[in-house]
Amino acid sequence: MKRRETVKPGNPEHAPLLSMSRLIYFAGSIRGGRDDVHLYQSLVQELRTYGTVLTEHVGDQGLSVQGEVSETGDKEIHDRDLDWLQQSHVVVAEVTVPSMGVGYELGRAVVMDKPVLCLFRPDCGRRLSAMIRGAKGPRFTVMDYRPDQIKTILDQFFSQTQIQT
Ligand SMILES: O=c1[nH]c(=O)n([C@H]2C[C@H](O)[C@@H](COP(=O)(O)O)O2)cc1CO
Repeated sequence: MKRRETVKPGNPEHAPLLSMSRLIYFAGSIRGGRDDVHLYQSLVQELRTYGTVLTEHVGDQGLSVQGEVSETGDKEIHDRDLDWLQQSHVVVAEVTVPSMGVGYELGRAVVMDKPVLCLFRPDCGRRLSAMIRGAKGPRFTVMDYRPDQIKTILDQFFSQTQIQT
C-alpha cells in the first residue's frame, strides 16, 4: 500500500492539493453598482486556480444591482456571507466601485485576522477611500492594477502570502 504523504506548502507537487482545500472569499460591489461585473467574473475565474471561491455569485453577470433574491431577506445573505468569511482562508476584494457591503466585509475580515488583497483600478478616475488604502499592513495588501495584470498580481500574492489552510 502507498504510504500517505503529508501535504507540505513548500512542495510544488502538493500545490494542486493545497489549492483545492484553500477557501477564497471574493468581494465585489453588488448594490453599490455592477459596472465592473465583467472584471469580477474574470477574477473569480482566475481565483478558481488558487482554491475554491465561496462567493462565485459576485461575478455572475446575471446578478443585477438588486442583489440576490432571498426568501428570508437580507439577514440570510448577511449571515451566510459572514459564515463564508469566517470559513475562508483568504479574502480578495475588487474595490474600484465603492460598495458599503465590500467595505463592511473588509472590516470584518481584518477583525478575523484574514489575509486580504484589495485590487483598485486607478483609471476609474476616483481615489480609493483612505479607510481601505490606509489599512495597508502585513496582512492587508492594497494593489493598483490594470485588468491585464490580474494573473501576475494573483500569482505574486498567492506565492508571497502566508495563507493558513
Ligand atoms: O445580494 C447580495 N449578496 C451578497 O453576497 N452581497 C455581499 C457580497 C459582496 O461582496 C458585497 C456587496 O455589497 P453591496 O451590495 O453593498 O455592494 O456583499 C451583497 C448583496 C446585496 O447587498
